[in-house]
Amino acid sequence: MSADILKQIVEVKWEEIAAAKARRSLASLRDEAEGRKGEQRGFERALLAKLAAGQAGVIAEIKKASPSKGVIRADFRPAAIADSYARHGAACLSVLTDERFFQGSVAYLQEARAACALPVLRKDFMVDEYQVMEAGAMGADCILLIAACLADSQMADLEAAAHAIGLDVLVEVHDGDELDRALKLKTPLVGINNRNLRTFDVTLDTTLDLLPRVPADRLLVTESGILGAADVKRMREAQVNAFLVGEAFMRQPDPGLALATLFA
Ligand SMILES: O=C(O)c1ccccc1NCC(=O)[C@H](O)[C@H](O)COP(=O)(O)O
Repeated sequence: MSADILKQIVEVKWEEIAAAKARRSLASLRDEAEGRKGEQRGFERALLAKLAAGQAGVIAEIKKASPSKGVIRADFRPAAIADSYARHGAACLSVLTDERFFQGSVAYLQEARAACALPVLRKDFMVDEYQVMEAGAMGADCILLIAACLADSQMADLEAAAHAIGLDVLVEVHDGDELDRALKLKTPLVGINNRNLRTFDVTLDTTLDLLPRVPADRLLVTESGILGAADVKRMREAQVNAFLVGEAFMRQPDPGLALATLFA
């Protein structure tokens, strides 16, 4: 699967949003999300705390499958995985809620969050305010905005909607143009995805090449393709201390133990 997977995913998202809106109004969803304002666990704060302590800030991902890798973890128990991540030093969780392409679910996010005290990113492909309100209502602490899927005005509107209900925002980029656009947002959380979501090519050079262009007041998260100790060392030597890691943990019997070993 490739042939602009991002385009396919976004098309499916619009279909899902239309179906969800037919079941429940945006106004009703927004009421629920606003009612949860103040319950968030502080995603950015949790990352900053790790960095202030001189540790790596690890966003540990809970992902059953992906378009590039197929099924990654057949024995998939989100609560047990979340508990293990929390016990082994993760700063935050990232939980895939996309069903069609990642075999994720909203229930997985809720089970994972209930099993620990870590803040949780709703990892999905956000294109409409409705999904932001869903994220707030389901109990997420942060949303992901992927610059490659969004125009500047959409990113600004979705960020404002998230902040209005207490959610943090991680904006994700893959090249210099996307980074320039992301830096117009208010959020300090900037993810550089080492994976090209159109070709699935992964290189950590993406982070290192863009790094000099990230202002000091932003918290840079390197995403994807962190597989071994040499990758962590390379990033930390470049002063990149926040990581989003999925596959390297998901393929191990105990994902939390794998985290502790990778970041020892
Ligand atoms: O991973 C994919 O195949 C993929 C395809 C299309 C859009 C997004 C995709 N992945 C999302 C991610 O970037 C990763 O889940 C995340 O950064 C963790 O990466 P990894 O540590 O390499 O599992």
